[in-house]
Amino acid sequence: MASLFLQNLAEHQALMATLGTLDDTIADAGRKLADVLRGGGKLMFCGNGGSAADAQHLASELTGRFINDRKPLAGLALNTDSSALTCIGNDYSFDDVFARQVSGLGRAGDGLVAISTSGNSRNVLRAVAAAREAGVFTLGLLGRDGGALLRECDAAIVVPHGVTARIQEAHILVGHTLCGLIERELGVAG
Ligand SMILES: O=C(CO)[C@@H](O)[C@H](O)[C@H](O)[C@H](O)COP(=O)(O)O
Ligand SMILES: [Zn+2]
Repeated sequence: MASLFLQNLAEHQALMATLGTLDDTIADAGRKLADVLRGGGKLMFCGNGGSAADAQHLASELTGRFINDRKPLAGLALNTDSSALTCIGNDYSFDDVFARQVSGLGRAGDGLVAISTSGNSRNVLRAVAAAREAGVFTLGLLGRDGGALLRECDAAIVVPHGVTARIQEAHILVGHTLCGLIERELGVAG
């Protein structure tokens, strides 16, 4: 029997081989995110667990840099402020930890990248609802069948797989591609 690594590698490679079908969807999403930044808006990111790591990773590609030296771009992750998370989680509910930040920080013309492998995390769903109320564009970076978030987001990229870890591996590939597309669209890529 193959080692666990070889099993995971085979599963990963099989998934990667199917992702070309997302090309147009990813290109559209990249244009929309670039439009937000070009218009003076900011991009917020949120997610739980591994997707929280993805959210802060991708936000930092904007404020820091992705490939080339360039001016900082407006990106922030909503899952990194432990005071906000514990205050909102403690005083309201964990379901509200992102939504209240979106309501407080989000302005019309901003964007929210909502990352969830199941598409069903309640705090991410509430964040998207709050974004809609604030006139914030929402992109879902989702997995499985897209879950409830697929219906709630303005645009979505769904990695159609049943294993959370494989979806996360695909999400970071997609996320890096979105960062590259943003740099290209804004003319800041070399
Ligand atoms: O990283 C992993 C599993 O690979 C976990 O931490 C995982 O992200 C957590 O269970 C999340 O709470 C799952 O949330 P979601 O992706 O379904 O929105
Ligand atoms: Zn993980």
